[in-house]
Amino acid sequence: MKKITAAIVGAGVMGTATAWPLSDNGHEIRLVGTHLDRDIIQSCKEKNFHPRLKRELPPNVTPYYLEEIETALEGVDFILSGVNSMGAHWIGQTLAPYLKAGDTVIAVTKGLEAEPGGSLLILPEVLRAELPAGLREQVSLAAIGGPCIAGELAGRRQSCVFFGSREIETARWLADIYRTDYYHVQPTSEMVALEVAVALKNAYALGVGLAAGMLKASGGPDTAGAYMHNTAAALFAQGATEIHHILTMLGVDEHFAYGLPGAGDLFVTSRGGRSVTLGQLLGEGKSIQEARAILKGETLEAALVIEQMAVALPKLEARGLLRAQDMPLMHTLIDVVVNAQPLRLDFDAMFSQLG
Ligand SMILES: NC(=O)C1=CN([C@@H]2O[C@H](COP(=O)(O)OP(=O)(O)OC[C@H]3O[C@@H](n4cnc5c(N)ncnc54)[C@H](OP(=O)(O)O)[C@@H]3O)[C@@H](O)[C@H]2O)C=CC1
Ligand SMILES: O=C(CO)COP(=O)(O)O
Repeated sequence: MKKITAAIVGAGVMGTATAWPLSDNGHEIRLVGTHLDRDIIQSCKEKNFHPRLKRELPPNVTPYYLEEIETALEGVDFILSGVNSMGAHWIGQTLAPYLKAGDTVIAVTKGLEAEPGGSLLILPEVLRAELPAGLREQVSLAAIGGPCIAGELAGRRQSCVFFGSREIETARWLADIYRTDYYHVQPTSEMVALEVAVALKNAYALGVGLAAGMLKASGGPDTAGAYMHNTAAALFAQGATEIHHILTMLGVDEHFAYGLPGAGDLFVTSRGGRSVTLGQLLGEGKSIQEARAILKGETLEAALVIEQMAVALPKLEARGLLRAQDMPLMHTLIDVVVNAQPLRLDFDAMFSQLG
């Protein structure tokens, strides 16, 4: 395979983890920190060590501070955006001066934005909108989705993901560059289905986390060893079902709800992390304000996507595109996270018929 040069912009854990398969395939990687990543880049430059991944960088990775971005982007074959959803506009604004027709950007970011009328905008389109009008349709955008914890990818654990792009050739080209014997990449042109599913799973991972909090609040497993796995499973299944309803409404591949992007990504995110921790605190009975105070400093993408759904859902229901009875768990999440109401789960309202 031809050796390529990639720039990763955003040196958080997930963006940086994508350097491992690239490096193992012999490619050159330029890792550019955001303005928030100075400590990470300093450690990478001085010790070749990523402090949040707690690993030495693999071969062929050169770190750059943000002020060195012009040098870092010179002559690269593609750019990977490693920012989280807080940086979705920033990355478009930052890359805009350096992009030209024919360039390719792929993003790991998982999130959604609600437009004023309730339509859901995937983050690659948020990035596109930040580019000069004449360039918007001249740049190929792609996204990575599916169950892939950053530390496990860097640990070369078997991982299966989709690379989505409106232009399937772009997804195939990038998949060929990244694919290794542990990073299994399937290209798809279903970027909207992919991005909507992987963004919503953060919200529903918070929902699954409620069960662990409810268990803790009830005093933990009882003397006969009864946990709340039944409860967690019901919340998990309802989450996948609600993702299915939204994908069906959008007229995109609704099967993604039960495959890698929906159920698969929901499973791995429910195993631990920021979204599920927030859910546990709420399940224990803490208010959203108390939970946010405990998790101060963490980016809570689950809360961000629920906030966007709080804007979108009433409008989508008013337009007759979704039925309130199809989305009881999302309504509960909105009540608790956005409207700061006490948690009240109505299990009997769940599992309405599909369609
Ligand atoms: N963590 C994981 O295992 C996985 C994450 N993802 C997705 O990948 C994305 C990145 O995840 P992860 O690496 O964990 O995220 P991080 O929270 O580590 O953030 C990633 C990067 O975004 C930067 N960032 C945060 N806020 C802003 C802002 N306002 N403007 C510009 N840049 C900003 C971060 O800076 P700083 O470090 O200072 O916050 C960092 O460089 C997320 O959308 C996540 O959902 C996907 C699969 C797995
Ligand atoms: O997005 C993630 C996995 O896809 C990381 O999850 P948390 O934000 O819940 O830690």
